[in-house]
Amino acid sequence: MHDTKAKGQPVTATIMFDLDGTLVDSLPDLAAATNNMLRDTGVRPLSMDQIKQFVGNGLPKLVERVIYHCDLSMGQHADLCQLTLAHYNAASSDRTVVYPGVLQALEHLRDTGCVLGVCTNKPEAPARHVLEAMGLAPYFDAILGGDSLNTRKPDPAHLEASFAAVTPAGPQLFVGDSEVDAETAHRAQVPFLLFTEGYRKSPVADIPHTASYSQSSELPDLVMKVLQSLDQNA
Ligand SMILES: O=C(O)COP(=O)(O)O
Ligand SMILES: [Mg+2]
Repeated sequence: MHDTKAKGQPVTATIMFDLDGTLVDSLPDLAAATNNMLRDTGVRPLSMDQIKQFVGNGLPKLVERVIYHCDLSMGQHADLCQLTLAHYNAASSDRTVVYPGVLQALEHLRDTGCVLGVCTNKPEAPARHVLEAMGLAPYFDAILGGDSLNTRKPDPAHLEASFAAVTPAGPQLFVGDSEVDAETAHRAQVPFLLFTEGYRKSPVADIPHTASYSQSSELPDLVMKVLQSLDQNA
């Protein structure tokens, strides 16, 4: 029998990416929006490290965590979400930077025929703005935000809908930086590649992952390795 897929030959994949803490370091702008909201509310600002602990489950959850932390009232939740989002929309890319090597990795993956998308808990409008401002938008065939559906990560439906929004090319992979991403991938039964330098809260060993990387320049090789091992186990 003739095997058309020679071993070691690069294969393509459909790869979804998380945004905050995976493609971009957006914490300074997220923290500024949060602290501007707190200033408007007459509350002292929080440290960037503290706010980092609140990121990962989308803006409404971030605001909820701030409310509990600062002893505010959940009755203000909707208003404070709106205020935080207004501040964030006014300056969502001022201090945000793309992690080193991301652009080249995306370029490389696209060149090998991979189809790429974004599945983020950040609201879709600022997610699109940040991706445009960073020059990353052209690499992605779909961008689903935390408010694109009536559910979000860790609900696997968010990731599944993101995959459904692109024309598939080979096996599915999910790349992210957090416990939320790992849980999403696990529940969607999609192999998970963990970027270890984002906003995770627990040790790498405690976060279920298929493979991990600390430099985005390693990502294309890692993707190929994971695809080859999937191929061998098939
Ligand atoms: O908005 C958040 O809380 C996190 O966004 P992310 O899903 O891109 O990490
Ligand atoms: Mg993230």
